[in-house]
Amino acid sequence: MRTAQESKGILLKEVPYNKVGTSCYVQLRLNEPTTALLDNRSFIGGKWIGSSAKRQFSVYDPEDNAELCYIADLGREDARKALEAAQKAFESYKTWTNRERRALIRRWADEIKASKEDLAAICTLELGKPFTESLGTVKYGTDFLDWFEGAIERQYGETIPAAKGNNRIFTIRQPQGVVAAITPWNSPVAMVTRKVGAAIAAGNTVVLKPAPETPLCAIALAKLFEKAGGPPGVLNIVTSSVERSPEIGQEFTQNDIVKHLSFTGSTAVGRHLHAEAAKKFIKTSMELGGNAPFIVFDDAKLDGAAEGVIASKFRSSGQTCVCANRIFVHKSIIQDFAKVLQEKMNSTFTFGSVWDAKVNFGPLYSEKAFTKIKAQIEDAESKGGKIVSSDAATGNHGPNFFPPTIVTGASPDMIFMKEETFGPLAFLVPFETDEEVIAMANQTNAGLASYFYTENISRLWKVAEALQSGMVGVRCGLISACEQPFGGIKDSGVGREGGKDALDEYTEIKSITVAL
Ligand SMILES: NC(=O)c1ccc[n+]([C@@H]2O[C@H](COP(=O)([O-])OP(=O)(O)OC[C@H]3O[C@@H](n4cnc5c(N)ncnc54)[C@H](O)[C@@H]3O)[C@@H](O)[C@H]2O)c1
Ligand SMILES: N[C@@H](CC=O)C(=O)O
Repeated sequence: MRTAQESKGILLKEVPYNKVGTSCYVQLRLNEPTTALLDNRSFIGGKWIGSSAKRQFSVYDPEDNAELCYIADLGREDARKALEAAQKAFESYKTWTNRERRALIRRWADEIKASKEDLAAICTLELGKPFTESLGTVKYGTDFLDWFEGAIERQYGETIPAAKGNNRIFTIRQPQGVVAAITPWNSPVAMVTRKVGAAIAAGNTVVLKPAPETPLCAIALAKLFEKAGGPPGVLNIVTSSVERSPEIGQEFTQNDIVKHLSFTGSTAVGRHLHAEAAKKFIKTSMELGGNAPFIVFDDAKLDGAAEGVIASKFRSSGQTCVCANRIFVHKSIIQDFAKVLQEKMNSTFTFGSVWDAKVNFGPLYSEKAFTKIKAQIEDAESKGGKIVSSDAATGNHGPNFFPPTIVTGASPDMIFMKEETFGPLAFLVPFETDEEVIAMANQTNAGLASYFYTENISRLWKVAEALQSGMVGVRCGLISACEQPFGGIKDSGVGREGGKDALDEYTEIKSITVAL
């Protein structure tokens, strides 16, 4: 299957394009990296450049852990140049009217839509997400641009009644300047458009450092931005290896040019960057890790709750920040629920090549992720947990494939109660009272998402208000949407992305008092 060929530094993989038959597969097969969306360089000030130190790093294929391509490994000096390019671009971009910025976002979104199969294929290539799921991810990513495009002309200031009779007070919103953005591997399209879309709609310029594991989607998005007529320096991409990323972080937190640091990733790295940024009073948006509780009360409809678990727990093979992590089920229904959930899982998932349009469950993104999941499951088994795997998950689906799995008999002393799983393990924990389950659900430093299923309206309000998280899904396992304020409390972060709150985050309010 693999016929890797080297061209301009990119190793290309021949994928079974005939199964889906989109032009994208042909393009990859024809090996035309620079005419399409593939490139292995960074994008600074409107130019495609390599690292000044001439370094490269490898990206690996989650399907078989083989080397996929080499990407420019930029360092601190390169990051500084990118910030300077963004600062220069800001001087003119800040004079653009909302309507002009709106038109740019529209063109970018249209270019992405026109290349959606290509972009989805790149996402599948570097993340291992099944192609059909990648198409959904590209749609979700484009939704953010559609939303910010529509909203930006409706972002107004206020007039405020002044206490002094002779004064008149009003506010305007202004762009902040250069936004430095850092994104994780698990959502390489939507996390980019969610940050960059809001920032540039609001009149800022951006330097983005994508994750070393999945830089190709960000590069492709920059290619489409360029094609859409994005002015040089408004969007800059700085690719870097795992080893060099900390020096990019240092530049982002120590350079006076940066006015806002927008980070999505783990709580540990977010905590470090937040503290560093605070030394210079750089505003931050921190979208960090989760450990979502999912509660099934005894009055819940079991079919609906099981579908909710499947949507929340197993999306992207369990690798999203809002995935259910601890599934609490009322003691009186836990056995019935496990049965319903298992039946639904058996009829929901199709395994096989991620390029097959029917396949809806893929491998984990890396060997590292696989090892972590193995450790959580071994810990659960050693403490009395019982493993129930999906019936259809037989056969060889690659070294990083882990089947969707239910663990019954889970208990609060298991690792998953404290540590984000980030994989397809559904741990079922029994509970007896509402008070007990709310206390258990809140017994975590994370506070990103929570879910629960009940048919009781009074319980619905009480539990929704009592859960300590930025987002709550009630009878709903899929809460992610471009229009909602997305974000967490406690160690899950600071600030909101998505919806109108995101545009507020990327602007400063200026209050103007006029004495008559
Ligand atoms: N809250 C959200 O919206 C959200 C969304 C997606 C993922 N996440 C979280 O992200 C985590 C998974 O992503 P990950 O493993 O890529 O996280 P990570 O923190 O290891 O890496 C995230 C990004 O930070 C970079 N990075 C790492 N150390 C750095 C440093 N010292 N300075 C500058 N950059 C640095 C990485 O290269 C990557 O680009 C999970 O915890 C998940 O819950 C949160
Ligand atoms: N892509 C996710 C974010 C966390 O991984 C989402 O927006 O739902």
